[in-house]
Amino acid sequence: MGEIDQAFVQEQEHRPKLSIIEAQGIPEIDLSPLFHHQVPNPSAIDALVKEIGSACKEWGFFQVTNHGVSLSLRHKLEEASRLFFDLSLEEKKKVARDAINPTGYYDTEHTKNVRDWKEVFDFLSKDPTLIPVTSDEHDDQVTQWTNQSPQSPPNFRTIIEDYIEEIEKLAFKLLELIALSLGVEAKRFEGFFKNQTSFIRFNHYPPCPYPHLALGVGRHKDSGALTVLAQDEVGGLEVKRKSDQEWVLVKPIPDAYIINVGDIIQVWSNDAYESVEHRAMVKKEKERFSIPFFFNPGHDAEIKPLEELINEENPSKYKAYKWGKFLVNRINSNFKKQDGENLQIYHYKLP
Ligand SMILES: O=C(O)CCC(=O)C(=O)O
Ligand SMILES: [Fe+2]
Repeated sequence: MGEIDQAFVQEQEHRPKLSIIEAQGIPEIDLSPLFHHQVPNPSAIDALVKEIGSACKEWGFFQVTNHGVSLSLRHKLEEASRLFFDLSLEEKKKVARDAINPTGYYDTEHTKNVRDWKEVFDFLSKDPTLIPVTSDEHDDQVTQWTNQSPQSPPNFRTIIEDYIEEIEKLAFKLLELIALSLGVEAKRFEGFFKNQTSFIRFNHYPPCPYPHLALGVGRHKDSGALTVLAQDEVGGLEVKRKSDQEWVLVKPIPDAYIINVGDIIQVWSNDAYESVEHRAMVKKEKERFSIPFFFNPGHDAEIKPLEELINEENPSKYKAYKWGKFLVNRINSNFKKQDGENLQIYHYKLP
């Protein structure tokens, strides 16, 4: 077995406990009122909005069932992901990411300067996606990111594109419910998603001989608006429970989606909702797959607390920032080991 490469070793305080607390408390929300009614049912929608609002406030995480995404399509996607990661490293590296275009395959991501025990394939929702060239706020140059197409499995690209179309519909619906729960118009956020920079990520966590030392993904918060995650039956995602700061496991529910509030919703809501820390454990015997969809606004979206939500008693807690600049800064820092901490929304906090 040999010794673990030190790059993967978490500091003592961040190592996972292998005795696990199951987060029974994470809300499970049935979205069928959105889909299974010939005539709209306002009281069922109101109840749903309330449920979503309290889940965002108390957990920052929830699971949804009856979400309207085709299960056969999801299963096709999961199967294609397994086939892709089964390819030889040489084959996968043919679609490797590089410093210029960060889409495609890579196996060297670091989270908080510790290497993650995983390999990844990233695919943009919009091809091409417009993005600033640098994170310098005085630099107006824009470039394009494009997707890479693996040769195998056949139709991988088409399957991903079909899936993205569906998952995006779900993401927009969730965003409407979240807007309503904050007391603003359902479509309040829609405009920000013109030229969206969303992407889907395929995560593969191989079995790890050192599950007590390493993590599949180290603790982090998602920096976009909303994440819609499909996890398999193995489980390993842990969330830092707001009530007591304990790490709790998110129970796999077959075919459900795990939704979490990202940093942008935290800022839009002026901290009413919080982007919560999470991480993924690995296992000695089992590999695990997960597929998050990171729902992100356009690069030129200016992110700041919604004006409707701020007033004298509740003043704005953040200064505005440009999403594209934030994203580019993060992408550059995730690509290799950094000297210091990467950019976080609290850097924009007002005193
Ligand atoms: O694999 C998981 O369950 C979580 C992955 C995650 O948090 C991420 O990719 O941002
Ligand atoms: Fe995450």
